[in-house]
Amino acid sequence: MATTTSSLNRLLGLQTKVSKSSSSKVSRKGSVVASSKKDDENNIQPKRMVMMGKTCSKTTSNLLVKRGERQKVRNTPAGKETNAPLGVFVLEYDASNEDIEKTRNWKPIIKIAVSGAAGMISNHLLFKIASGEVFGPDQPVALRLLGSERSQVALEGVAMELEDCLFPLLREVDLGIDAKKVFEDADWALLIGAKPRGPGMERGDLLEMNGGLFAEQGKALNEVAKKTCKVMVVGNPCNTNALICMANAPNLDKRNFHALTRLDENRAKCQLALKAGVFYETVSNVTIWGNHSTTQVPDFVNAKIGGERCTDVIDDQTWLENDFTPAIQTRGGLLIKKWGRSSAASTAVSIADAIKALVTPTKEGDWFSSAVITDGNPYGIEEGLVFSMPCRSKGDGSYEVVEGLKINDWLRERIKKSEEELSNERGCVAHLMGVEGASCVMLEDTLLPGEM
Ligand SMILES: NC(=O)c1ccc[n+]([C@@H]2O[C@H](COP(=O)([O-])OP(=O)(O)OC[C@H]3O[C@@H](n4cnc5c(N)ncnc54)[C@H](O)[C@@H]3O)[C@@H](O)[C@H]2O)c1
Repeated sequence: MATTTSSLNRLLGLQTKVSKSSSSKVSRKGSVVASSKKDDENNIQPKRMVMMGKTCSKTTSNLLVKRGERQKVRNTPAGKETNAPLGVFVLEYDASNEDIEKTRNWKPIIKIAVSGAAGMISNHLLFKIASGEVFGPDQPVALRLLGSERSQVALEGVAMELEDCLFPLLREVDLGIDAKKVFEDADWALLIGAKPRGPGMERGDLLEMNGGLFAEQGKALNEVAKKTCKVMVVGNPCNTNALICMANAPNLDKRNFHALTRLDENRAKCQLALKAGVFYETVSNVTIWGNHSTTQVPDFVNAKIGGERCTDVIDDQTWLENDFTPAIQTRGGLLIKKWGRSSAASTAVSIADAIKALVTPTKEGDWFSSAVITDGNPYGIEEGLVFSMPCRSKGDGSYEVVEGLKINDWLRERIKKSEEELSNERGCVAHLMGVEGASCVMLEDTLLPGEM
């Protein structure tokens, strides 16, 4: 997967895993890695850390890789000897004495693939993941970063920054522009990379352009990712992109796919808290229904504030319907107007929230929003769509759709509109899902929340 230029590899000290153990793996990537006693990456028990850009007084001489040195190392996967470029910033030291207590109870390492890794959202998200903020302080991670040809060099810069953070939990960073390599054995795939809508481009054009990308990535996931891989689609139009991806990855359970509507939920919680004059943590049970577009429905009917019905605490139906609702639907566009670029930090936070919602048990009585497959849903929403609904999780990465929310006429009418929009979008990309002869009708050119 090494797509970095060799000169930059040398500059970065890329490839650094050198071990005497014949079973150790050698990688040649922009990496902060740990070699393991066993070569089973899923059972990593770090014995030696490879640090970059850092002089370490704990160095044991037999493990030291000297600055700029080139050394013969064993390429175990292929069983070949190779001259790996060893980096000028690379030092190895024996961490077995000082780190063993810390790492003894770590979970097996997980592989997290991120597309659009050189983009603005990733620039926030990757550092959260590597720090342990997302998957927990006992969860070592390997990052697999997917870029485009254009972002390839920028990706190397991202790897440099990751290295410079010296995150103990970050065991490996791989860079690549080939999804089939980057997604190999992935436990999670965070699909952020997508092209923005250009001037004069119709929503249908955007669907077609990005849809092709997500069809390819779905095929790659199908071929090389773990069957249990959880897929979080962020790149817009994210609901339909997730559907395309899912259709092209039949080896993965449909319920492994999510499209991100957590940012919309967070925005709704904040506005309700501000209106009620309470701290946002007291706002719960907020659902975003439908598409991540301006047809989305932020549900104040079932929301709670301090355990009370939101509509009792905010006794202002006019505000809820005519101010709050459109404010959430169009908040992304307003942010672009003010700042000149789309939300990145808050999106990254919401991706972290969306993942945490799946890997930690949902608080009793609460739920979270995620756009998931509608098959078998209890609200009569058309099947075969990726539609944001209330979900809860036991914390094992899976979810169930929460039943029994009150759907009044106001909600029903709006949910229907979003459903129609998604159904139409599906018709427009049917050919990317292996379905011929579907019709493509765009009723209205709705904006994505991040567009003006
Ligand atoms: N669902 C949500 O809540 C939400 C919120 C905000 C943004 N978004 C969407 O997230 C996406 C990324 O936003 P951003 O601000 O990070 O954009 P960005 O333009 O900063 O980054 C996108 C990155 O993707 C890369 N890329 C483009 N095509 C690619 C490909 N084929 N393979 C791999 N990488 C590719 C680009 O080179 C770029 O580095 C956009 O589609 C945006 O609309 C979604």
